[in-house]
Amino acid sequence: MRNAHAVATVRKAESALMARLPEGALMQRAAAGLAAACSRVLRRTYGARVVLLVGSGDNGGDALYAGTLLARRGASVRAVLVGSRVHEGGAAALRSAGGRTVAAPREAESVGDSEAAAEIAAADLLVDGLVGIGGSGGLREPHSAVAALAGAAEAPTVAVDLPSGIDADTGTVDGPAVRADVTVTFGTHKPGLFVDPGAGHAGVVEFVDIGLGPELPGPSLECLQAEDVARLLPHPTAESDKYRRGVLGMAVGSDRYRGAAVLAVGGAMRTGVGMVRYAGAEGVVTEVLNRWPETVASTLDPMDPLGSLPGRVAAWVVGPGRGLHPMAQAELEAVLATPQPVLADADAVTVVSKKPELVRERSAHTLLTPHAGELARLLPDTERADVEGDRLSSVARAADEYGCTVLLKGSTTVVAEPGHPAVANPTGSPLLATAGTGDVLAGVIGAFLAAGLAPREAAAAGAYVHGLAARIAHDGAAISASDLFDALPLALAEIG
Ligand SMILES: NC(=O)C1=CN([C@@H]2O[C@H](COP(=O)(O)OP(=O)(O)OC[C@H]3O[C@@H](n4cnc5c(N)ncnc54)[C@H](O)[C@@H]3O)[C@@H](O)[C@H]2O)[C@@H](O)CC1
Ligand SMILES: [K+]
Repeated sequence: MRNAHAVATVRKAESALMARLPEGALMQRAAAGLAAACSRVLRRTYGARVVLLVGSGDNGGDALYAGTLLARRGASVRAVLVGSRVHEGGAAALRSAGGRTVAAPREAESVGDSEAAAEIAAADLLVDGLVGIGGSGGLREPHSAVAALAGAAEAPTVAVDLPSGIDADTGTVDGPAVRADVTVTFGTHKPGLFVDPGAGHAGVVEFVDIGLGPELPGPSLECLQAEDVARLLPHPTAESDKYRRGVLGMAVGSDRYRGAAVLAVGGAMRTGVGMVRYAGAEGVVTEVLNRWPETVASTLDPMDPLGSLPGRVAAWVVGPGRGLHPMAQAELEAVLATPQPVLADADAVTVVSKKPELVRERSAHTLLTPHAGELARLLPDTERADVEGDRLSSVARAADEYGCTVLLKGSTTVVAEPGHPAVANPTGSPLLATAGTGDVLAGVIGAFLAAGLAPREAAAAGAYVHGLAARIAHDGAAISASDLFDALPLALAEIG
């Protein structure tokens, strides 16, 4: 598990720890870890040209002390000083180790022709110490111009604590920001490193332990790793039968959207569900049985559709491709009236946004799985762009407002549940931004719910497995939703 804490929490823990340690000890620990990571990226430190981008705070101080260590190992180190002040101790240490400092012009328009620009262009490695957790808002000038030069340079970039220009708490990026190949983060991860667009700027995230652990409370965000998912996955035993592995009720797809039913049922089947009890219109039942003959399918009686919904299920998946007509709404209400956990996706989310009490007043578990547009509909005065800009706060707000578990799909899938840390999924990929992949995800998570996983864990594990399956299915060419079927068992096997 990778844990992340909000900046205010990090600050508090750091001051508690600093009070017990000699002055500067934490910065030295951070700099040692940072220098080691830089050496790994460089492979050969001796003779390498390392350019530090140094802002006026302690983030720049970390870069300067790490640069000092690299200079002592034979690197040629230049520090580009950006801003009105510099960490004096760090600058002095660098100079005494043979490094040089170069002031960046104060005016953004002069940055391009400056000595600093020439150094950045000729570097073998850039170290981004412009701003860390002390940053607020988008990068100001001339930091922004320097970040743009770094982006245009060929050298790999190692970011100090977090890439400058991303919001540490939310991952929001407002204007130009550094794109790092490696981010070396200290003490704990910062939430913005796990959530897009920030996560997309961080590259490979390396953690340096500076001894903060004992001072930290529980995390505000978790990022599951393969071993965490392995612990969550249901493992069939000798005593397992189809009932113990879980029976999933599925009210998905319609005459108009038959594929949604085939995809969602397939997602559940290939995740190892014990049994799917499917209910739908006659034409869809035929399609589902053609593709997945192991489904126990029943045709809804047009005279009494609610009466013909299957009973004896451990969990429900409702909504994908089901439509918004009054019968689909009545069906959703009937399913939500059962005591089983319910995953409401797609059209079912739209119905819930019009009738929030359906979920708010429910005592059994509900999991909503909106994309950004659907989440915007769930929240008052919220546009899709607001959700995309701050995925973490948006999903947490929806979970609180509806008193249920919410999984926000998209560039970083995030799961929120009241009273628990949010979970960010690390396996997401643009490969999944195609029609029908959400239907498969509903089936995958439904299989986990039916096997008895709690909604937060089922959602997080489902997102992880689904993302991994997309990566496995991708062999250089584009993939479509049905390519996930064969990749799901491979992803499950890889996780173990
Ligand atoms: N506090 C601690 O115990 C430790 C802190 N460490 C480092 O210290 C960093 C935090 O240092 P600081 O609190 O000095 O803050 P930072 O160095 O992150 O940033 C503060 C400086 O950036 C400027 N700034 C803020 N927003 C800006 C923007 N949008 N555009 C341009 N300039 C902006 C401020 O005017 C200020 O000069 C951490 O990220 C980490 O790298 C590490 O050395 C480990 C120990
Ligand atoms: K930084």
